[in-house]
This record gives sequence, C-alpha cells and structure tokens, in this order.
Amino acid sequence: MSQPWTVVVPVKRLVAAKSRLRGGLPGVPHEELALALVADTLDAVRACPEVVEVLVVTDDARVRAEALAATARVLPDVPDAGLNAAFRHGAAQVSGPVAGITADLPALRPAELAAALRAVGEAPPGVRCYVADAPGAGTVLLAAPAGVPLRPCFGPGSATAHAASGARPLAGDWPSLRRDVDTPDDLAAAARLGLGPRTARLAAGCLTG
Ligand SMILES: Nc1nc2c(ncn2[C@@H]2O[C@H](COP(=O)(O)OP(=O)(O)OP(=O)(O)O)[C@@H](O)[C@H]2O)c(=O)[nH]1
Ligand SMILES: C=C(OP(=O)(O)O)C(=O)O
Repeated sequence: MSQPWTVVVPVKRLVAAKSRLRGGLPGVPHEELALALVADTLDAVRACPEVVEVLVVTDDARVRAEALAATARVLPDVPDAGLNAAFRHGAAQVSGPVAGITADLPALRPAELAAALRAVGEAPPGVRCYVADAPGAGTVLLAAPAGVPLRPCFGPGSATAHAASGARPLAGDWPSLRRDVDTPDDLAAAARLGLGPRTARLAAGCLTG
C-alpha cells in the first residue's frame, strides 16, 4: 500500500436520493435501487487495497445498517447542510490522507480506485486532486494529502469548481470510477461496464443493451 487512505462517502436519505433516477428500473422500488447503488459502491471502496477506512456520512437508517455491514464507520449527517458539509464533516475526523467519493458508482472496480489514489500520491506535495465524471462536468472523487483540508466543491459544474480551487484533475483511464449514475441512461452505461452484484440483481431483466 502506498498510502493509507480514508474514504468519506456521503449518502442522502434514500427517500430523497437519486431523484433523477426514479423509475429507472420499472417495477423496482426506488429506495431499493438507491440502496443497491450505495451497497455496490461501498463494497468496491472497501475492497480497494489503498483504503484503510471508509466513513459514511448519513442520516438514513438503512444506509447506516448497510455501511456497518460493509465494516464502514458511520457518522450522522449535518442537518440540512448539503453534500459539501457532509464531506467536510467526514474529512474533519481524519488525520491522514482523505478522499471523498460519491455513493453512486455501482460499476466501480477496486483496482481503478486504487490506481486513482496512487496517482494522487504522485502529485506534488500539498496538492489536492480530483477525478471528473465521464461527461466531464462533475466530480466523482476528490482527494487531499495528510494535513491538507479537503475543501469540497461538489454540485453542478464541480469539475470546474475543483480546478478553480487549485485541485489537479487526474487523467487516468478509469471508466468504472468515472461512471456515476444520475439518470436511467447513466445506469444503462454502468451496466455496459458491469454492475456490482446488488444493482445487477435488481437490473436483471430490466435493462437491455
Ligand atoms: N450525507 C449527504 N449526502 C448527500 C447529500 N446530498 C447529496 N448527497 C450524496 O452525494 C452523492 C452525489 O449526489 P448526487 O449525485 O447529486 O445524488 P442525489 O442528490 O442523490 O441525486 P438527485 O436527487 O438526482 O440530485 C450521492 O451519494 C448522494 O447520496 C446530503 O445533503 N448529505
Ligand atoms: C454532485 C455532483 O453532481 P451530480 O449530481 O451531477 O453527480 C458533482 O458532480 O459534483
């Protein structure tokens, strides 16, 4: 292991999560789909050899149980403060290198996350790095070396915001890491890469091509 990373994973309450994906798998209850995305993301993060701890920030009881089963630590959310506050809250608990990742990466392969985290370790000292999503406007991963504040700028146009904040984009070929799932089309694209087992079970018979 090159560096012992802690990964912070914020997750909204399932009833409100992934609203753009609602109805994406006909006949599958929305909260089951939202939870499956989280479960597959967490399993892949946990299986990454560079990761020593996973910190899930959530107020959702089912996500909490899922995270504990995946041997993650769970912190309560900052009430009504949004995604960046949740990332800051998690990162504030960490003294070593810390990465924030979105919980909507059901095709994530541990080896691709490991390669991205190793690439952060090769950046100049003190530099934060980010991985943009497949379309290029969003962010799936933001990482800071030990002692450097994470300073998350997630939200619409976050890739530009992270660059403007001084973070460095990582250019690796990591399709499963870059494939966040916001819409039914994203889910179909993730399925082409290969979904994790929880999401794959729900998708069986619903997705084509
Ligand atoms: N803890 C926490 N996590 C959040 C919050 N807002 C978003 N997230 C998580 O941040 C990640 C990326 O967010 P989005 O891709 O916008 O997901 P979303 O808000 O569930 O999806 P939409 O409803 O379609 O916008 C997902 O894992 C969300 O669960 C928040 O207020 N608190
Ligand atoms: C949260 C983000 O966006 P999206 O909801 O589009 O995944 C982001 O990319 O910072």
